[in-house]
Amino acid sequence: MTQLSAAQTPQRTPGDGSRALYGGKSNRRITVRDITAAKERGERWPMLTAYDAMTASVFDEAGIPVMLVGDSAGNCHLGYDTTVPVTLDEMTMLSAAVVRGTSRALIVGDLPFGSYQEGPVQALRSATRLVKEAGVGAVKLEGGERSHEQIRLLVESGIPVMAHIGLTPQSVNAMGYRVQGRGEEAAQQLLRDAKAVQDAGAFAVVLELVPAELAAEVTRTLHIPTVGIGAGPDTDAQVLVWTDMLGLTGGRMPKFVKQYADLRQVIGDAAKAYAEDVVGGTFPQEEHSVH
Ligand SMILES: Nc1nc(=O)c2c([nH]1)NC[C@@H]1CN(c3ccc(C(=O)N[C@@H](CCC(=O)O)C(=O)O)cc3)CN21
Ligand SMILES: CC(C)C(=O)C(=O)O
Ligand SMILES: [Mg+2]
Repeated sequence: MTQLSAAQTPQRTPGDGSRALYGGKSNRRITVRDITAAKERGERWPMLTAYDAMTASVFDEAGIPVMLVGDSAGNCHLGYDTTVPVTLDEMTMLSAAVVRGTSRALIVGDLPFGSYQEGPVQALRSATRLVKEAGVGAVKLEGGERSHEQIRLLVESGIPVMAHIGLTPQSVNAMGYRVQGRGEEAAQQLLRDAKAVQDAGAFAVVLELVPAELAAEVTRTLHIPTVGIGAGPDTDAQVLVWTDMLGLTGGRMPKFVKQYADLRQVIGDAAKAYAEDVVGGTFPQEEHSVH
């Protein structure tokens, strides 16, 4: 084997993990170029939604490398039934809070329904607000072939785009919350959508509620990373809605959710303990008082 001089010796990355998105040593903010490099290394990574600065700071300290300020804030933070009513003003305010609460994670802002469907120029105007007013590092929008012109203009303008295909919840009134890509024709459409967003310049693509085998095929076919939610184990990354993952949402959960804590119980019990202390006169005590 030819000897390389020290200057030519390639930095070994696989194995040492120093550049890993999760567990890596760097404290600077993660960029879309780091995401691209992770796919080249075959590295899997986690993404969570976040809607406020404090929760986001906890995830940031836990090392979550990518956070999505999802329009799921509509039903998980703002009290709407769906994501459809969420406005760009609301997404801008929530995205700014998440950016302020974090120092390492790449923050992706979701473009809400009605803020990009009119065409590429509207999409650019909306995405520009999230970049300039909130400080996000990338935006996400729904749709494959149907959104490729929007994706292309944003990318040409210097705004990294995460695409989102399969179940696209902003279209709930047209398609419901049903598995997408079942059957040969639907599978071919999903593959076309995946290639369309990659060709348009997206740096990653969310695959929502698609059969695991199809998500695996898309992941093998694309050179950009796939981010699965209800898309099986073989995507490059996974995303969950944080209030689902921590047991705060309440009600019936989609099958793809794994609950890692029961925050509804924890918070409810703490609220009751506080209420009983106040009613019973056991809070505040001397240590909580000033004189
Ligand atoms: N709390 C929350 N979690 C989410 O994952 C989420 C939101 N909200 N809001 C925006 C979208 C909507 N999403 C949804 C909503 C419902 C189902 C659902 O009911 N799925 C059924 C499967 C239906 C089928 O088999 O066709 C399930 O049991 O998983 C899935 C994704 C995902 N996103
Ligand atoms: C479920 C993810 C992908 C999303 O779009 C959201 O949280 O709004
Ligand atoms: Mg969304």
